[in-house]
Amino acid sequence: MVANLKNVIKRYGNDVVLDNISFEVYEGEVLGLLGPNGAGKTTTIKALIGLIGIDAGEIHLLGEKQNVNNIQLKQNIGLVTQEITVFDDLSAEENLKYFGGLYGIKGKELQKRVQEVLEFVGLLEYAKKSPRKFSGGMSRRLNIACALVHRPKFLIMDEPTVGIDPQSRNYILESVKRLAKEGTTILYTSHYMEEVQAISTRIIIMDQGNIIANGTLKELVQRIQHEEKINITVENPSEDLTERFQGIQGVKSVTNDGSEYVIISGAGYGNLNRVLSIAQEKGGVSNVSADKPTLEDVFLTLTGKKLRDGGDQ
Ligand SMILES: Nc1ncnc2c1ncn2[C@@H]1O[C@H](COP(=O)(O)OP(=O)(O)OP(=O)(O)O)[C@@H](O)[C@H]1O
Repeated sequence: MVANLKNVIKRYGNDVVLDNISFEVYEGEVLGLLGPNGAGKTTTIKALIGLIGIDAGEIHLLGEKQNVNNIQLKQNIGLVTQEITVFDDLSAEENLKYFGGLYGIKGKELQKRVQEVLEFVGLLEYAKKSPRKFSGGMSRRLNIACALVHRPKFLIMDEPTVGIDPQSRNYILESVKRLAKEGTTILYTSHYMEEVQAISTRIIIMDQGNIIANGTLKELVQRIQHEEKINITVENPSEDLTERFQGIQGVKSVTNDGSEYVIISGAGYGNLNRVLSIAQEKGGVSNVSADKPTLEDVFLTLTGKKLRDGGDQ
């Protein structure tokens, strides 16, 4: 096992930010930690790597009890932070040499590793350039390279794709898959469902400081497969219509984005006809369908709300 958090509680003042959370990270997996802004993902990471203390519980990392002073432990971890932490005054190559140097890597070995990671993130031809001239995606890739130059066994990535173009995002997701193939264990936090769904071998969903689900995508989807999901596009969306849908017996959640409604009912209610007749009565239906549950549906069913997407994708 690479990491183990047991009954971890973290408070800021009166706010309980991590509310008795427990989970493990196993060797070789890509563990996706999914949750909306403020769920507690970054706090979990900070606690895991010993950047902040916890109020209760225990954390073990790479076989040792978490200890802020354990340098040896830090040598085996790579951290990609949400904020880009490269120096604009240094070239890409110099940045990597600096970060490698912090881990005691020197000389030819350092040179070799710098070339390796530059190639890995697709920045070899920009080695001598300053990140000041880089696009957001290129800076993010350099940021990731800086966390890889010491070849960590365990890589923690905190929302590494926020605010970048789709091409760079795909590049990063592919890199994560390649690293995992080469044996690196990865903890990847995101509030983008599709990313977590695409790269994770296991998924933990966090909301308001709690872990509300933990399993493979298949397991999570199976948990809600007994639910009935109706997607309906209506002619006249209104609060009244939402309330009418909510009032149908067995309906667990109703969400809408403009005229598109998603209505989830418990098993066996057979609510399609009721939904259709209410929508007809309230102005008509332009489309209706039912599809396979996705990670988004899992989140919706477990929390009763939509996972807010950052709006930058
Ligand atoms: N230093 C702090 N002092 C007080 N409250 C904090 C502090 N750090 C985080 N919080 C609060 O803890 C909660 C969890 O924050 P955290 O950053 O862990 O969430 P997150 O899931 O990583 O969200 P995001 O995607 O926005 O980074 C939030 O309500 C946040 O305001």
